[in-house]
Amino acid sequence: MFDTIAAISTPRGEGGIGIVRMSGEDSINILSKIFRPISKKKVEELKNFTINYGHLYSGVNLVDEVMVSIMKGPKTYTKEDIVEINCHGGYLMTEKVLELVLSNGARIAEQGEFTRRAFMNGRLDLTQAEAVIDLIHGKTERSLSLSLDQLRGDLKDQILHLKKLLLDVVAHINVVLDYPEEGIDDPLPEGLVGNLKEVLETSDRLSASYNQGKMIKEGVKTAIVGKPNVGKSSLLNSLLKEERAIVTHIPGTTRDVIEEIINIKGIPLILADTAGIRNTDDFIENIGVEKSEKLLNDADLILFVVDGSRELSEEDLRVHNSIHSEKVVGILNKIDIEQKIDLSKLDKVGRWIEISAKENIGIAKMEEEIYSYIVSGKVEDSSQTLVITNIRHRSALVKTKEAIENIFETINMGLPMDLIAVDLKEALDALSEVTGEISSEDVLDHIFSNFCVGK
Ligand SMILES: Nc1nc2c(c(=O)[nH]1)N(C=O)[C@@H](CNc1ccc(C(=O)N[C@@H](CCC(=O)O)C(=O)O)cc1)CN2
Ligand SMILES: Nc1nc2c(ncn2[C@@H]2O[C@H](COP(=O)(O)OP(=O)(O)OP(=O)(O)O)[C@@H](O)[C@H]2O)c(=O)[nH]1
Ligand SMILES: [K+]
Repeated sequence: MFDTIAAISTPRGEGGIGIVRMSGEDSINILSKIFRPISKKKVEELKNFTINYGHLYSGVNLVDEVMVSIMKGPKTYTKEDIVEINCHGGYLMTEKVLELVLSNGARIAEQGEFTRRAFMNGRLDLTQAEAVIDLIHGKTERSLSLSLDQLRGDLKDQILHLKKLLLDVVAHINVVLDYPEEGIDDPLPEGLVGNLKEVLETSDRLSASYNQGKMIKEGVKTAIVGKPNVGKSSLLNSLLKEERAIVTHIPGTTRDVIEEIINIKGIPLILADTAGIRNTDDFIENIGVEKSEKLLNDADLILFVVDGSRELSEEDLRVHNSIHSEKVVGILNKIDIEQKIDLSKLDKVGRWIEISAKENIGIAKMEEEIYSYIVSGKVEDSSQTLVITNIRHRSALVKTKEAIENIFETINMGLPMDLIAVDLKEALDALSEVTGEISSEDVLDHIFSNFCVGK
């Protein structure tokens, strides 16, 4: 049995309500020492799955007026007894309530420890636990939707299905090994070859879906570049206009700048340091060569804007020289007025998209083109097929795929069947890593350290 943990599960700050949550076999006992229900009932007598109004006391001192939810295991979030104290929100009040439960026997929970217990106690597999954290970090509708599918168990079910297919093959091999008269040299039955093919195809497709999943989850780092006055701000505005409802401003997590996010068909484009780019006369000179190089290196996508109504200039060429051809999309702006530019020297740009940011011409088509550029045409409809968003899952699925490829090599060379046993085990172990049936403390520590406190 684990000890009883407690944490503030709502965000720090002033809010209407704050929730202090406990999980563990001592939860209800701890509550009985600090809570007086208005019903005058003893805490031990409160019914399961009820919410109870009353007051918290520290000795004779009133601490707060609260509502307390009582949930007895095993049908709870952690499968343990859970008590949730709904107190008044606010830094100090929630801290005081937390201190009260800690001084009565609970221990402060580590990050993600509630969810870790849900995993340890078998209510969630590892992919579902990871989905919980992704839900909390999710910033677009589409990433939330992927996380919800994963929380529901879609990926877990798929992985368990693949394991089942491989276990059928293992069972056959074992029979062959136990009863050699079955013939080690006989080919694997058609049906089982089919099993292996399905595992190969699915692990291949799933691991390949990671690129798309990562984009949906983390967004595409985008830099809009071009010499002054070509229309970068106007371009940005026209993109923002199209998507006004889902424009979000979130503080950057790694640097303390505000990142601007536009959303193209569910994929967030994170505009890198846009203020720096848009508000300077010559961004390369003003933000410094080093910083601009870093920005351009870090970007997943560069939108290189030129003004079609003016002749190509040295400045255009300088910006052109600083960018990487493999991730640039050209935006030819101001097509509403007479065209003078000759694009032939800008040979790093494979594709030009013609727009007028001012007159709003070609914006929808540009979004389509940017979208198909970033997903490189390999996109699948993520509402129909499973998409993975976690690099841990991808590595394990690549391992699975490679092990099955080895098996097919063995089969094609006509080698004895018992030789595939090792690769089968490797594939099965890799799949078990995804669901967490095989896991190490280190891996778990790493995963749950990304959680917030109280989750
Ligand atoms: N107040 C509160 N709100 C919350 C949570 C919470 O823990 N507390 N959640 C926390 O993330 C989420 C809801 N997730 C939950 C998932 C499972 C169970 C649970 O009790 N599951 C039981 C079935 C209960 C029943 O059958 O009635 C089980 O799976 O056995 C509860 C919450 C979001 N909202
Ligand atoms: N005719 C026409 N004018 C445009 C178009 N897009 C932008 N402009 C004009 O071009 C000028 C510069 O536009 P901005 O969007 O500020 O250009 P910028 O590249 O952000 O400029 P800097 O911030 O100086 O780098 C403004 O007067 C815009 O109205 C367009 O599609 N057609
Ligand atoms: K500008």
